[in-house]
Amino acid sequence: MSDQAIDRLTRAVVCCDEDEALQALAEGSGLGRKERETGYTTLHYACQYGLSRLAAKLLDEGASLQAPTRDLILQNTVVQPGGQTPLHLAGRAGEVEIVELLLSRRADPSKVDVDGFTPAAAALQHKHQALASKLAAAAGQVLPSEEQLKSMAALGAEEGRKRAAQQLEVPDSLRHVYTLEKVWTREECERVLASVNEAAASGAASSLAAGGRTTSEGWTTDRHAAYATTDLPCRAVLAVDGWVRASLCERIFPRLAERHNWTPSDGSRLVFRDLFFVRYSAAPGGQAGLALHRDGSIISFNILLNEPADFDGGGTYVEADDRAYAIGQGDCFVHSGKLRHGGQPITRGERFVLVGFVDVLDPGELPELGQR
Ligand SMILES: O=C(O)CCC(=O)C(=O)O
Ligand SMILES: [Fe+2]
Repeated sequence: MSDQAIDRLTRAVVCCDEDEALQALAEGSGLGRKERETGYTTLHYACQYGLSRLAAKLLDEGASLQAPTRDLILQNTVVQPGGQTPLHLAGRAGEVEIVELLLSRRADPSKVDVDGFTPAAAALQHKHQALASKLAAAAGQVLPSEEQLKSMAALGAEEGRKRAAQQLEVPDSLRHVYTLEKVWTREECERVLASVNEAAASGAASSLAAGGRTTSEGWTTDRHAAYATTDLPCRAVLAVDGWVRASLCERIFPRLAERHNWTPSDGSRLVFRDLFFVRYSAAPGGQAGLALHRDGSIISFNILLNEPADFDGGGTYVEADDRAYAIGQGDCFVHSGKLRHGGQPITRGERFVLVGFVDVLDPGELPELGQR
């Protein structure tokens, strides 16, 4: 899940609400957001979903006809290869009206995705024969035969497996974990923790929990589907959200950038994929630890908010090192999200941490205003 605020147009488009999306556009919403993880623009969604009035309006406003998507990877499998243009998606979906619109606006019908599929081949693969012929004619190409299509698909699947496996590999520079000491002072930790508990008690989290499920003290328990933590998103803690983000950008990001040689060294290419507070409790029914998992982020970190004397056990367990790392209050433990790790169970007391998942944008892809 991304921590970025989602704008009105993007929300309407992903929900397939064409009228609301048109309204947002008419009221000057701009073109919406390009999803960092998938590369989808609002035009990709409009074309895939067959929202032709919206697609036309987005094109009038200057949406890119050739923006490529990224690989969609689910459970280690490429479920849709990257390099899909809006025309590919309309072809795959069999959206005749959209294909005609895109061609009339000069979309390139000979562009190929990462598996070498043109929009025509993509349409054929999804059994839209007539549309495939129309697209092939527009490109001045002949359609691939059934045989050719099969071998392209097999080759694509093979290459996709390699790319998916690569995604899980931990780059050498990210194999080692480390601790940044005293990122926050004791007073800062205490102020943050007090605000977090106040926000939890006032019900700030209930509207953000996927199923609306919270503990009796107001912490959410179902935000992370596979590895549920008892947590509270940072953005729900209005009293400190801005301060927390600004202080991390200022105190942590430059140090991460420098250590991993991510230029520029001020860390301006680093963004939060997610930022949330976690509460561990040794009390019956509380969450004492967190099972082994990966976070999906390039870098993850956690900052201990209370004192180590408040609990026994705890720390972040790192499978590759077969040990749990304990840190002091205000210290920041850093590891690659691709390394398998977990929250070592506590056996007494409570442990509060701020957890951050960090991504590195491609060079030139600076974060949009207010998106960090
Ligand atoms: O509790 C910890 O030290 C790790 C937490 C964690 O891995 C997570 O929330 O993803
Ligand atoms: Fe984690």
